[in-house]
Amino acid sequence: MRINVVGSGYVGTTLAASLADLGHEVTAIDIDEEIVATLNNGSAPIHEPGLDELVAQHAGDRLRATTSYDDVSTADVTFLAIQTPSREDGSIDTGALSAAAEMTGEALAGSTDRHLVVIKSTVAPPSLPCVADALATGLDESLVGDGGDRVAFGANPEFLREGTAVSDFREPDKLVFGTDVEWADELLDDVYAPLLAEHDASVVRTDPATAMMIKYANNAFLAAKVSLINDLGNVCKEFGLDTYEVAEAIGLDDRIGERFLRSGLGWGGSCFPKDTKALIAAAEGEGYSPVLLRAAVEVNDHQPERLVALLEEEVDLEGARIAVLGLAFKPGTDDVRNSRAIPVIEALRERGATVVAYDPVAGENMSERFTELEYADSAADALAGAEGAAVVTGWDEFAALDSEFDAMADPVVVDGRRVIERREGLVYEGLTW
Ligand SMILES: NC(=O)C1=CN([C@@H]2O[C@H](COP(=O)(O)OP(=O)(O)OC[C@H]3O[C@@H](n4cnc5c(N)ncnc54)[C@H](O)[C@@H]3O)[C@@H](O)[C@H]2O)C=CC1
Ligand SMILES: O=C(O)[C@H]1O[C@H](OP(=O)(O)OP(=O)(O)OC[C@H]2O[C@@H](n3ccc(=O)[nH]c3=O)[C@H](O)[C@@H]2O)[C@H](O)[C@@H](O)[C@@H]1O
Repeated sequence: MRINVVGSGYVGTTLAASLADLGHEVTAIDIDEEIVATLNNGSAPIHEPGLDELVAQHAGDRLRATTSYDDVSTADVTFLAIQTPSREDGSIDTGALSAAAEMTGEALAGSTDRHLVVIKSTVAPPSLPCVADALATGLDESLVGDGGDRVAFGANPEFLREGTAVSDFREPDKLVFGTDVEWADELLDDVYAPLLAEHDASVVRTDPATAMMIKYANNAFLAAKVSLINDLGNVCKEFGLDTYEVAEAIGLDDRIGERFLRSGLGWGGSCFPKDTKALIAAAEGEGYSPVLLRAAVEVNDHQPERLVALLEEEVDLEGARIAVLGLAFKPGTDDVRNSRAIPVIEALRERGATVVAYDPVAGENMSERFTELEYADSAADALAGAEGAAVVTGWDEFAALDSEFDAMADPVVVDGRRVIERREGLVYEGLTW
């Protein structure tokens, strides 16, 4: 099958390379010439385990990259995997996605063949019609009624996680097909047939708006689950109890489940913060304020401040040298978008502390955000001479730290991710334990 993937970022590159790996002929389209050149040279434009190998295997063969939309109509399906960033008020900006939809429409305008355009990006249900309208504008014909006979508009949201994107794509729990016409649904069956032949996943068939609501509800549920364990964790801390012991026990109840119960500094990244705020903004646009979701965001926003307050109980932060261990939004990635490290660093600096930061891979990305921080080359270097340390990302290498703490001026550690072992001589505080 011939498939276009428009947008070659985290989602688009994973999708394009994985579809090529499933045996499809894939054209990756991006407006960024450097990204296109990187793909055609056989490398992935982003850091994601296993992705370089897939791109290297298929580039120049079943995977081709281009900046041009000229050949869009030679494929059966076009996926749009374009960024949908937050606006100031939390709602999503669909400008870039709509522009791509319109360009896709223009490229399909001269053709008489059937074609399915599928949204992979995360788009709030009330914003979907404006993306469909942009496609129709490019096409210069209606998508509804008889128009749906030639070009159909669908949604197929993505559930992969950064750091495990390639295996998540290949082994999904579910696939969600949001279409309005049967032939579009059948085309999605053809796209995923090779994957489903190897991996048993549920296929949910619905309309495009419900498909997108499933995506938002999925992320909102997971984000709220983490916020609930953090809220309970703050209660446990006040009671002098260990939240991890409590979480392990409640996770044994099938109805709760053991995953996403790691309490601490809360969630960051490009999606949970963006998607929870977008869902709230979209719901408020319709006149309903989702109380629980707002609370989930509020709990998440408070965790960094709680960590700094714990540190402040042990260290006078004014003029103190404080090590921040971990800058990525989670281990396994160099992505610092909405990392909890950002509010932690800001709060420390507001109190007059001098921050020395270390991350195994994300230091360079964070240096674009905080240009004037001191970045250490190792955790040991960050700790040497520090009067306190905050553990922000749960990298495995931090668990192995031991004698490095002896080089601190004052051995005070506040752990936001439960990675450091308590040890003799260390003043240790866990955020929720
Ligand atoms: N990053 C993630 O883990 C996940 C992201 N999503 C959603 O997927 C969507 C894409 O996210 P990312 O891949 O992270 O974004 P990204 O920012 O990494 O990639 C977007 C790409 O689209 C390209 N682009 C922009 N306008 C274009 C146009 N007119 N024509 C062709 N290319 C164009 C950009 O140059 C960029 O390479 C977002 O809606 C996001 O919420 C969904 C699941 C997981
Ligand atoms: O829509 C998206 O982009 C993606 O968002 C998340 O994936 P991701 O943000 O890559 O990473 P997660 O592993 O979900 O972690 C998100 C944040 O929650 C935090 N977290 C996670 C789990 C936990 O128990 N505790 C906790 O604090 C992590 O540290 C991290 O900051 C979802 O898990 C994916 O299903 C979804 O496709």
